[in-house]
Amino acid sequence: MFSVEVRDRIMIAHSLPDPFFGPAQNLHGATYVVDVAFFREKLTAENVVVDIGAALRVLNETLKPLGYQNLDALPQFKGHLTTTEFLCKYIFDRMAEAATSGKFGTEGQRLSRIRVTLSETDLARASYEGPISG
Ligand SMILES: Nc1nc2c(c(=O)[nH]1)N=C([C@H](O)[C@H](O)COP(=O)(O)OP(=O)(O)OP(=O)(O)O)CN2
Repeated sequence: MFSVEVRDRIMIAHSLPDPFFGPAQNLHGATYVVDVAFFREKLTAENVVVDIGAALRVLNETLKPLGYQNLDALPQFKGHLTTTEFLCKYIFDRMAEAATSGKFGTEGQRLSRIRVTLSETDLARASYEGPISG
């Protein structure tokens, strides 16, 4: 299996209003490093998994509406605990939709899998990985 991975960053504020999260129930900030890996069984005719420029652009466009926002105030997150794991799946769904709708070119529609990893520090990260149904 081949893979290409691209990276971006996002700065947000949020709270996790459940006693499970202790002090993180309060509003606090996080700067996530976001890694997105694209997987493919066979390379394209150009011998790539996905165009790296397109991958960086789509990731940046996906993160932009969240950057410098208080996630607690965004309607799409109302009633959700915006944990690192939850945000991985949120970003995965948008990257998968971008792949199937051709934002990485027609070859992007034949990607096998995508994995989204959010690192909240150098010590802790979460990820979500799933198939791309093209
Ligand atoms: N599985 C997850 N656990 C935690 C998440 C998460 O997204 N997924 N998030 C947080 C907080 O938002 C924050 O990132 C860390 O808060 P903190 O209170 O420092 O949490 P710790 O578990 O590292 O430390 P404590 O000893 O519990 O205070 C927390 N957990």
